[in-house]
Amino acid sequence: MTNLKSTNPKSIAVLGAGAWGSGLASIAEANGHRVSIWSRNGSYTLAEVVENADMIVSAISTKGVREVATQLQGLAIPPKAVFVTATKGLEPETISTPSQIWQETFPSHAVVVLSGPNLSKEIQLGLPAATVVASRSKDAAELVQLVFSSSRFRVYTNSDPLGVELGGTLKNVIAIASGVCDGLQLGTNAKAALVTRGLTEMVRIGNFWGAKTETFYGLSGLGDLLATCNSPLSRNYQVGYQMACGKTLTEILAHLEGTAEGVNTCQVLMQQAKQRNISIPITEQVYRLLQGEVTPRQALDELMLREIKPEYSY
Ligand SMILES: NC(=O)C1=CN([C@@H]2O[C@H](COP(=O)(O)OP(=O)(O)OC[C@H]3O[C@@H](n4cnc5c(N)ncnc54)[C@H](O)[C@@H]3O)[C@@H](O)[C@H]2O)C=CC1
Ligand SMILES: O=C(CO)COP(=O)(O)O
Repeated sequence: MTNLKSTNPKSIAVLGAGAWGSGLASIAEANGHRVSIWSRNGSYTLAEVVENADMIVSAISTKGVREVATQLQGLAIPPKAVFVTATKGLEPETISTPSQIWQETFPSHAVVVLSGPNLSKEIQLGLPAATVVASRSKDAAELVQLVFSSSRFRVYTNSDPLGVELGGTLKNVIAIASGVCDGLQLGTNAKAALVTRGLTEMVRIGNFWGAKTETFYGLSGLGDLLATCNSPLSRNYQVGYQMACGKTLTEILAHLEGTAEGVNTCQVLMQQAKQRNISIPITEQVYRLLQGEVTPRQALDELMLREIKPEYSY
């Protein structure tokens, strides 16, 4: 068996003390690494946390990524520090992914994307899970793999960071649709159709932006889609489920624990799809539902009564 603890203890700075930042910090700490956590309301400054860091792990919601990256730019970052991003979203103004923001801000540092079917509540309970770390730098991805791998957390490397990052981001919109599907009690056939066609939509968008098709069939695409589309622990799923039960988006978001990134991602995708003429029918209905333009039942009818067509038309 592999000795998972064979790497020397590293200094890990985790940015964001929400559900996923805390989860990642616990995994690294349990593997014997020195972990310090920064959050907006915490007692450490950013400068203190990143000083001497071998790895800077960001689990900040998309809306805060650029602001924090810009604050870090003015600080003394160890030249060999590797950035790891675990955020699953898109910046509305630039359509950048979080890893693109980190790479643009720190062009001489390696950036690694960490993404997979990782519902943080299950990980907190010590249940087994697997994830993917992807980077243009093989060495950096392998270092992150060593730091996080354990008997409860299996980490695979991958060389398509954009595909891995988009898998985790795009599935959030399909998870909202899946929550609607379950909230309306549409059954297992409907759910299977939705998730499968959702994956087709993810591949289409991903290919458009330059991600590899096969990446979407791995843990960070299909894997994360299965986890979030089937679990009430997913906040995105909860948004859809509760809308199908008659609540408004405002009511749901007011009580939601943590961030449902799919709400903003859906808007960004619709803008792009309109400008570039990409067909994303499920995302379009989720968008219209979130905007209050259709009811969950009307969204279902719109999808079922679309023009009939061949299964494959990427
Ligand atoms: N919770 C989960 O199961 C997983 C979450 N993710 C992703 O990780 C990211 C964070 O998710 P959670 O930890 O669940 O969310 P959360 O809402 O629990 O935590 C978000 C963190 O970001 C920080 N933040 C937000 N805006 C900020 C700003 N302007 N400046 C500085 N900090 C700011 C918050 O203070 C908080 O520490 C999301 O992109 C999510 O999609 C990924 C995998 C699993
Ligand atoms: O991405 C996640 C699990 O992999 C978490 O999903 P939610 O953000 O929908 O809770």
